[in-house]
Amino acid sequence: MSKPTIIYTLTDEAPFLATQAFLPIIRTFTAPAGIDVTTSDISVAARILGQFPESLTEAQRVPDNLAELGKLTLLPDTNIIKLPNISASVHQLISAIKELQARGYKIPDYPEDPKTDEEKAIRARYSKCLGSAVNPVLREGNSDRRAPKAVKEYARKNPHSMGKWSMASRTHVAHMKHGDFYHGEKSMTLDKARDVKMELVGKSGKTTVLKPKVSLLAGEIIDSMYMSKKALLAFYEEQMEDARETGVMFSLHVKATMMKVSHPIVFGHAVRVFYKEAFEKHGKLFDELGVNVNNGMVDLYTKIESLPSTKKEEIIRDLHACHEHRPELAMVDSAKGITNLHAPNDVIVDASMPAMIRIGGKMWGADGKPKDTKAVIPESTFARIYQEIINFCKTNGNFDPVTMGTVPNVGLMAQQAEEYGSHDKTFEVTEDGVANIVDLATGEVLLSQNVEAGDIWRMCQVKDAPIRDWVKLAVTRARNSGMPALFWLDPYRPHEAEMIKKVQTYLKDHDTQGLDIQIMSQVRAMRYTLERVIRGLDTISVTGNILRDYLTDLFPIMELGTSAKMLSIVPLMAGGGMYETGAGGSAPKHVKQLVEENHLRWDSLGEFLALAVSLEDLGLKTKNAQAKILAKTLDTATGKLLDNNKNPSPKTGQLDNRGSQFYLAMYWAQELAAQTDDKALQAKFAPLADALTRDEQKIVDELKAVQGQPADIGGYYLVDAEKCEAVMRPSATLNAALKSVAA
Ligand SMILES: NC(=O)C1=CN([C@@H]2O[C@H](COP(=O)(O)OP(=O)(O)OC[C@H]3O[C@@H](n4cnc5c(N)ncnc54)[C@H](OP(=O)(O)O)[C@@H]3O)[C@@H](O)[C@H]2O)C=CC1
Ligand SMILES: O=C(O)CCC(=O)C(=O)O
Ligand SMILES: [Mg+2]
Repeated sequence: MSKPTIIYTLTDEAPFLATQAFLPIIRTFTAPAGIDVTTSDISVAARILGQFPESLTEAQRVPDNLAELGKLTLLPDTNIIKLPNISASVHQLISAIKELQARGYKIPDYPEDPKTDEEKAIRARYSKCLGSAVNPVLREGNSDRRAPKAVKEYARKNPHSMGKWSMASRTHVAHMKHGDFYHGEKSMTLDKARDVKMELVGKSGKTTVLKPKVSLLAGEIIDSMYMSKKALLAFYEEQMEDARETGVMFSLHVKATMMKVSHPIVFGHAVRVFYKEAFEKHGKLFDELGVNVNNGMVDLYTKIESLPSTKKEEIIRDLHACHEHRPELAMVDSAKGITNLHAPNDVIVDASMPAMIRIGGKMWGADGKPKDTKAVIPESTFARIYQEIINFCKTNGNFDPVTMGTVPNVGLMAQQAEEYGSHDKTFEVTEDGVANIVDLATGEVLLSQNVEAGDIWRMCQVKDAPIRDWVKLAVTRARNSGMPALFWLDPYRPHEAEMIKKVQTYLKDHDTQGLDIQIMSQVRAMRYTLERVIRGLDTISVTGNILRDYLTDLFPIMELGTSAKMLSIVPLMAGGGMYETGAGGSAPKHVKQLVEENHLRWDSLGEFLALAVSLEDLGLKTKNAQAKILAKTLDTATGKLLDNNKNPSPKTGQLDNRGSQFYLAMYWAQELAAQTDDKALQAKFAPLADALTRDEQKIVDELKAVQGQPADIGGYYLVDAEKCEAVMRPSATLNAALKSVAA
C-alpha cells in the first residue's frame, strides 16, 4: 500500500502566501506519522502555463495539475486540502498573462477579438482559465459547511462588530418581476438516458445548433430558461431612475465568476444603460476599439488610452456628464474612484450582500461615507432571500453574535449541479426564434422557449446520483447534530418542483424517525430560520448550489464576522475527501497590505480546521493511529488558539498570519507532548514544545520586527519562491526549531 498522502493545493493571493509559512509546519508534524503532504499547483498562473506547453522551454513547462487532481477526486483514497483560488475575470487573466510574459514565458497574447482559427484556438485554451475554472472540476461531492462548536463559542465570547439596522433604512433589493430566468423556466426529469442538442430555430428559418451534444442520464433534471434583454434593459432604466429620484445609491451584485457567461452580459447591459448617452454618441468608436464593457468600465478606460488625448478627454467628459442624471454609484474603492461598475468580479454577490447587511445595510459612497443603497440583483430566483433578511433586520435590528443560533449548510454541488454548471450551455441569442432542447435520436423537442435576439438562454442540469447523495448527507447531518434540517425549495419554480419530488422519494430511503425535516420555499425558509436564529436556535439549511454559495457566506459573516472560520467538507462521492478551507475567497486586499506593510491579515483558521478533518479521515481509512492523534491534538490546539485570541489582527504591527501559525505550532507541539497514547510522538514533539514555549517571545518579536515596511515577493500571479519564503518565514528561531524535529 502506498504511503498515506494528503494533497495540499497551491493557489493564489493571500491563501497562497499563508501556505508558504504553513506547509513547513504541517510537514514537521505529519512526517513522523509517515504521512506525505504533496502539493498541486492550481494557481491561475500554473493553469495558464499548463495550457501552452509548446510555447515554453522544457524547464518552464507545467503539467495540467487541475485535470490530474480532477481525476484523483474519482478515487476512493484521495485526500485533498483545497484552498481558495482566483476565479479570474478577463482583466485578471490578461494581467496574469502579461506578468508571465515579462518573466520570460513566451505564451501568446489573449485574443480579445479572435478572427483566425489560430486565434480562436488560443482563446479557447485561455477560456479554460477564466472564471470559476477550478472548483467545479474538483467538486465531485456535495458540500457540508458549518461553524465548529469551538469557533461558534469563540464568536459568542468575542463578538465582532455589527452595524446598526434602523427602520428608517432605505436599503433594499431590486430584482426583475418578469422576463428573468425565474419567470419562464421549464424543467423535466429524464425518463431515460438521452443525448440532446441545443438549437435555435430562427424566425428567418435558419436553424443554428448551439450545443451539438449533451449526454444526459436517466433521472437527471434539466431546465431551460432565458432572460429577456428587453426586460432587463427596462428594469435597469427603471431602477436607476428610481434610485436617482429617491436619493439612494445604486449597486449591482452578480456572480460573474461562477456564472461566467451570463453574468458578464448582465453586467455589461447595466454599464451601457448607465452611460447610455455616452454609448449613443461614441458607440461606433467603442466598437472599433473593441471595447467590451461586459468586462467592466476598466475595459473602456484601458482601450481609450490609445486615442489622441483630445478625443479621450471628450469621452471622459461625456462619461462624467452621464453621472449628472444617474444615481450615485456604490464604490469598491472610493479613494481611487473605483465604482461598482468598474469590473464584474469586484463585487461578488455571495460576499458583497452579507458585508452590506453586516454593517447595517450600507455601502460606500464616492465621499467614502457609508450610505443606503439599492442592491440590484436582476435575477429574482434567489435575490428575494436578501430582501427577506433586510426586512427582518429592519424590524428586529441587527443580529447579535453573542446570542444568535447557527445555520450550517448542506449544499447540492456535485458534478456541476444546477446553474453553476451551466456556462457551457449558456448562449446569447442572435436572432428572434425558438430555442429548443432536442433529443438527438428521436428528434423530439423536450423543452422549448420563445426567445428574442439578445436574450440569454441556458440549460441547467443536475444528475440523480448527486441528489440522492445530498439527501443522505442532509439526513446524516440532521441526525449527528440534532438540528432541524430545512430544504429550501420553491414548489412554484419548475426546477425545484422536480427536486421536491425526488427529495420526498429519497427521504424514504433513510431512517428519519425523530428528525425534524421540512421543505419550504426560499423566502419562508429564510424567515423561519431567522425567527429561530434570534432565539438562539440552530437550523441546517439544505439547499441547491447557488444558495449553498450565498448562505455559506451570509450566515457565517453574521455569526462569526467572516466565512474564513468555517469547516468546509466535501465528502467525495467516490469515497475520498476534499477539505475546503473556509467558505470565502482569496482576499486580494490582503496581498496589498503584505506588499506595502509586510503584514498578512489572512486568517488560516479554515486551513487548521480542514487539516484536522483531513488527518482524521486519513487515520480512519489507512488505520494510522498516529494520524488520529495528530487530528485530535490539532483540534485541541486550534481551540486553544481561539481561547487565547491568537488570531491574526488586521492591523499592521500586531500579530499576523505568521504569528498565528506559530501559536498553532506551539500549542500543537504542547498537546502532542502532553498526550500519552503514543509515546513515540510524545518523545518526538516534547523538545519542540519546550523550544517553542521557551522562545515564544523571541519568535513573536522576530515576526513583528519585519512589519511596517514593504515586502518583496517578486510577483503577483507568479511569486518568486525564494523571496516569498523569506517573507513568509522571517523567524530564524522558529525555522530552526521546526527543522530540528526532522533531524
Ligand atoms: N473557494 C474558492 O476558491 C473561492 C474563491 N473566490 C475568489 O476569491 C477572490 C476574491 O473574492 P471576494 O468575493 O472578494 O471574497 P473574499 O472572501 O476573498 O474577500 C472578502 C473579504 O472577506 C474577508 N476574508 C475572506 N477570507 C478571509 C480570511 N481567510 N481571513 C481574513 N479575512 C478574510 C476579507 O475581509 P477584510 O479584508 O475586511 O479582512 C476580504 O476582504 C475572487 O477571485 C473569487 O473568485 C471566492 C470565493 C470562494
Ligand atoms: O469558484 C468560485 O469562483 C467561488 C466559489 C464560492 O464562492 C463558493 O463555493 O462559496
Ligand atoms: Mg461563495
